[in-house]
Amino acid sequence: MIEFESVSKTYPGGTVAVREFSLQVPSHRTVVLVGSSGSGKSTLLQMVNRMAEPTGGRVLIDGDDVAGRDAVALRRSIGYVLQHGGLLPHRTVLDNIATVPVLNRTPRRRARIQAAELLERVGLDESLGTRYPSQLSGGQQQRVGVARALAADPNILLMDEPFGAVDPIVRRELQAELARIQADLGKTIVFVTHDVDEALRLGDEVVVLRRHGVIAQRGTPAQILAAPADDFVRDFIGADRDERRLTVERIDGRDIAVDGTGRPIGVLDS
Ligand SMILES: Nc1ncnc2c1ncn2[C@@H]1O[C@H](COP(=O)(O)OP(=O)(O)OP(=O)(O)O)[C@@H](O)[C@H]1O
Repeated sequence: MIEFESVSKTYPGGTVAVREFSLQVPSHRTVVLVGSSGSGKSTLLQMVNRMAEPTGGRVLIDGDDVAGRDAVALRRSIGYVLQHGGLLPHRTVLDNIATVPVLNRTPRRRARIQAAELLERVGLDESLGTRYPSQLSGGQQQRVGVARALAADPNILLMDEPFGAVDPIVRRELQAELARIQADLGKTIVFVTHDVDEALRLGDEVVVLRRHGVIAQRGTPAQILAAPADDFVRDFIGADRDERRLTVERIDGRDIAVDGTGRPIGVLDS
C-alpha cells in the first residue's frame, strides 16, 4: 500500500505544486490521478520514488517512510513509465528493458532472455528486440517503456501520462493491453492522466484533482459518473455527454450503474 500523509510540495522559487494531499493506494489496485495541467499530478508521483522530496508530510510504502529509503535503490524497485518512454536511444530494445535487472546484478544473458519474454507480454514481436528506439513507432516505444518498467518485477508501477503522445486508436490499444497485463500481474499502479476517458477506463479508483493537488472527488468510475461531487467534477468529466449518461438499475438487490449504451459499468456501494 502507498500512503500519502498530508503531503505538500513547494518548489524552490515558491511554486506550490501540492498542498496537504492525503490518499491511500491499496495494493494490487490501479488508482488514477486525473486533473488539468499543473494540478500537481507529476509531482505527486515523483514523491513516491523520491524524484521529488515533499516539503511537508510523508509518503509511506507498506508503512515505511520513503524518506528513510536509499533513493537509488527505491527508484530501482519501482517501475516508472513516462510519456515519451524515456528509452535510451543508443541501446537496443532488449538492452533498454534489461537495464535495471543488470544494474541489480542479474547476469546480462539472463536479463536479455527475460526482456524477450517481457516483449511478448506487452504485445510486441521478439524480433523487435534488436532494434533501436528510433526504429519503433511511438506506440511500440511506449510498450517497450512498460516492459522496461516491469523488468525488475516491481510491486509498484508509476505511470505519468504514459500514453499521452500517441494517437487515439493506439492509445485505446495500449490501455487495453495495460488492463490485460494488470489483470494478470496485479501490480499497485498509480496512473496520471489529464484524459478523463482514460481515467474512467483504467482506474479501480479515480481521484479528480483541482489545483495544488486538492482532491475534488475520489471514487470508483461508476460512483464518480453517477454522482459528481460538484460542478467542477461535472464539468471535468463531461457528465452530460450522451455516452456517459448513467442510470442506476437495481439488480439482485444491488445498485448497478449502466451507461448510455446500456452497458453495466459497475456496482455502486450502498
Ligand atoms: N521542478 C520544478 N520546479 C519548479 N516548479 C515546478 C517544478 N515541477 C513542477 N513545477 C510546478 O508545480 C506545479 C505542478 O506541476 P506538475 O508537473 O506536478 O503538474 P501536472 O498536473 O503533472 O501537470 P502536467 O499535466 O502539465 O504535467 C506547476 O505549477 C509546475 O509549474
